[in-house]
Amino acid sequence: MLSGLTPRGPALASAAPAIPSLLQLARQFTEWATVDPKKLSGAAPASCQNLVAGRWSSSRKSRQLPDPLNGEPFISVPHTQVDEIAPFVESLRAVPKSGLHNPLKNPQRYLLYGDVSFRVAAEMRKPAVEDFFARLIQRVAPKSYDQALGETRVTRKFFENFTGDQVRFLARGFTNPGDHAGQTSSGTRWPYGPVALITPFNFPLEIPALQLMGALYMGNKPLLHVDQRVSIVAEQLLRLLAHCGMPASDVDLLHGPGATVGEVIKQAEPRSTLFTGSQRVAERLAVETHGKVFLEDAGFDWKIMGPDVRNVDYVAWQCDQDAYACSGQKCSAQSILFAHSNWVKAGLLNKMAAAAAKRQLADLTIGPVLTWTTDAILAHTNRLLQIPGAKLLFGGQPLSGHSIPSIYGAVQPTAVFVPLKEALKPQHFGAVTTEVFGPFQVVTEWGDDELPLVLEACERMTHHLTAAIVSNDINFVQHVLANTVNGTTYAGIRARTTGAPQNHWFGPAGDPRGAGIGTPEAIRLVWSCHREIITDFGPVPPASGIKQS
Ligand SMILES: N[C@@H](CCC=O)C(=O)O
Repeated sequence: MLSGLTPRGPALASAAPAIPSLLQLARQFTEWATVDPKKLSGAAPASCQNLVAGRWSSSRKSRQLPDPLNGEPFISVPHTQVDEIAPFVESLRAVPKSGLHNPLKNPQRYLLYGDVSFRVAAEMRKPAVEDFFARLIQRVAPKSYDQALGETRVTRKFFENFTGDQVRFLARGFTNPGDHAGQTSSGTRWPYGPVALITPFNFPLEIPALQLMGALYMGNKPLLHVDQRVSIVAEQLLRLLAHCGMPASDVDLLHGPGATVGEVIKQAEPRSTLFTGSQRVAERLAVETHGKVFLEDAGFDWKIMGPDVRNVDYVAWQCDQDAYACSGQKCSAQSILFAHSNWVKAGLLNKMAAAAAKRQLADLTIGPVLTWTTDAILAHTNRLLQIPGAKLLFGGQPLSGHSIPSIYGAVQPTAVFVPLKEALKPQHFGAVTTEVFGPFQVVTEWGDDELPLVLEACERMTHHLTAAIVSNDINFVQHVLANTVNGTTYAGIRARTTGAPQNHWFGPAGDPRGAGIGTPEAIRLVWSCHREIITDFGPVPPASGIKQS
């Protein structure tokens, strides 16, 4: 839709050379794009398309998505129905288990993807392209410009990491000498072939991009399904990838209801499925795929503050970021804070309240909650406030003066204090450790002899994604690290729960289905399996040397 520079016509030939306007320049930088995020609105709606077997197509029905800021229909997305899935099923079923490439087949495709990544990274370095993605993210998953830009930059750096030979190095294997002459064993990284990738609404660019590329780098053909509220962003990424040399038939994109992609998975039987999203869907998929899944689901993420207090302003700022940036809609968001009483005495909670009070809808430092309604968040708040000794620290009110549709939530950044011993009681523990995917956290306090209770709480939690141990006391930090399991854990006075960049493995621990995202190790774990090839070419021993056993 966005065009390049208009060539000068003959009538202008003798006039002074035309200087392209900034707008024209910005447009030529995004010639692959089919949407302009600056104009996207009810008055200038956009529409999405599926991609299957290299062709963009629409579906019979489409769904009009409401603008999360005012409810006006602003994106039309294919509402793909089960009777339209045959091309997606055929496309996946046509992929051999040995993948589109592997260390012995089409190795030039590792280099192709090193090159594609180089070009995408170069494109994303252009200010207009960076701004394009940041604004498009903001339109569909409202977050501050800084947060959306951060997501875009993490994605660009990921592409930078896998340029040149780095994709082929992902498939690096090893060899061991054999038992006799002519025998060697080698470990190789093998693709799964046809795979599925399902990603959520909260990081519309980062999660699809990092997982999709991991799948492609290792030689798989992925079917990509992104939460339809934000899938327009992934579609624009695919258009950019095709512009940068990715064969369009290397990936299929299916917009529409989750039930439709579920049916594709049932019929096409991808060899592996990566799911990032809710715990409920994750468990269902695990059953439906007979366990052929990698999961990044719930994150009831904790932060434990040690007895050594320092840098209170910085730590309060980090708490505010961890709990409320992106309106708390990060799987890494701080869900519970265990503050040693020394921090409470030092005024940490007041500073957190002051930071939260600065958040405003105008710059989207607080904004719509896409999976919890206002009523549901306030009902949960009230449930916790029934616990003896519980109190509202701040928030607990709906946002006012906005036009966010009522299907979404809109509440102030909220913190509820619950006494530690009450939180641990069986009748409260489930409610206290329920992950609210919104601007909400539980705060509790512990004293010098209560660390075992804090660790007991961590032990009883069921999902172990991110964690932070805020202390520079090495013995304290080591004790907490030694007795907990979270997959991405930050330790030290600057510890945080959110904001993992592309160079930190991000994913849960303590579950054999746990996925990782970002690093070479994460890509190898999720998108390839080990294949041992033992070559044994002889010479064969003389007949006298062969003994039956
Ligand atoms: N990098 C983001 C999470 C991405 C989710 O998979 C964070 O650390 O908050």
